[in-house]
Amino acid sequence: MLRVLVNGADGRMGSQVVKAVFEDPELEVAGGISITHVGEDVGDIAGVGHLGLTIRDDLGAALDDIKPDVVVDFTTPKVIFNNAKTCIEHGVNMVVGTTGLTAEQRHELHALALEKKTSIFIAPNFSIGAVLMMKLSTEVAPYLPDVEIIELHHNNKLDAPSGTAIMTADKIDAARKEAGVQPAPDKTHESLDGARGASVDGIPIHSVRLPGYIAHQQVLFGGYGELLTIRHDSMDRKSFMPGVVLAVKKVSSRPGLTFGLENYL
Ligand SMILES: NC(=O)C1=CN([C@@H]2O[C@H](COP(=O)(O)OP(=O)(O)OC[C@H]3O[C@@H](n4cnc5c(N)ncnc54)[C@H](OP(=O)(O)O)[C@@H]3O)[C@@H](O)[C@H]2O)C=CC1
Ligand SMILES: O=C(O)C1=N[C@H](C(=O)O)C[C@H](O)C1
Repeated sequence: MLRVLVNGADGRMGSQVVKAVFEDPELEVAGGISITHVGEDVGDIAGVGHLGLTIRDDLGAALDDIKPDVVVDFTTPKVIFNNAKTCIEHGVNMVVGTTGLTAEQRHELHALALEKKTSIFIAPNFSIGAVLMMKLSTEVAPYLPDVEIIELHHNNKLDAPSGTAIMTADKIDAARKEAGVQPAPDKTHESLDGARGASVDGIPIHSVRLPGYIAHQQVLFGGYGELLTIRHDSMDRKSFMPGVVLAVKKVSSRPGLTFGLENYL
């Protein structure tokens, strides 16, 4: 039985993770952390019934007391780097869904995890459909190198562009470079800053934030007289849970930091 501590246990994703861990026969909810529901029951907050586990707000102290096998973190871009360092310093394996870590921060965490003989797994997107969307995009890019990304999310999302959009752009850029192809130069002059979106590896990313959306992305490829669009939609946060559960079970298998769910599929 793997004992799992959920950081962000009362959040949109964290409460789903508590449920998914509770329902898996090989996993056990060991505790939960949040800011606003301290002292309340983790199971009551996640809607799985009373578990007799109190929500706490201090990750380091909770690790010392609970000694979980794995921490799953769905918190905020502001706190994730420190959370990850705290888990690694405590020698606890970690699965991270929280977005916002830079490549430099990931390198630092990888080195620290190797030094402390722990494992950390990070995925900007845990849904199988999103992983396939990225894989298909890298297959198309060598043939249609002109590409833009539109990501559409609920209006409570704190970061833009999304972690998924950044990862997609990075992968497309690598695929274009490997194939030795380049997009056509962008000749547009912006009369208003931001009109062409943000640029990641030279790929424009347009971020939409509206109530009604959950998590969606379109990758638009343009050619001469043709267009190819790859679209993925998460209509329910349950779509991320099989990936999270898989990562919890596999995280200890690779020392250091592993980035991207494709590494486990
Ligand atoms: N990888 C993936 O597949 C996915 C990743 N995400 C990412 O997961 C993250 C969380 O998203 P979502 O669940 O929608 O966000 P929510 O705002 O619903 O949840 C955030 C959680 O973090 C907690 N929190 C807030 N501030 C702090 C802090 N200073 N220290 C510790 N915990 C804190 C909140 O506690 P409280 O409520 O008490 O303030 C809450 O439990 C985002 O980065 C998002 O991009 C989202 C979906 C899928
Ligand atoms: O905040 C979200 O909701 C999501 N965040 C992740 C991201 O930034 O890519 C994954 C998914 O898009 C949902």
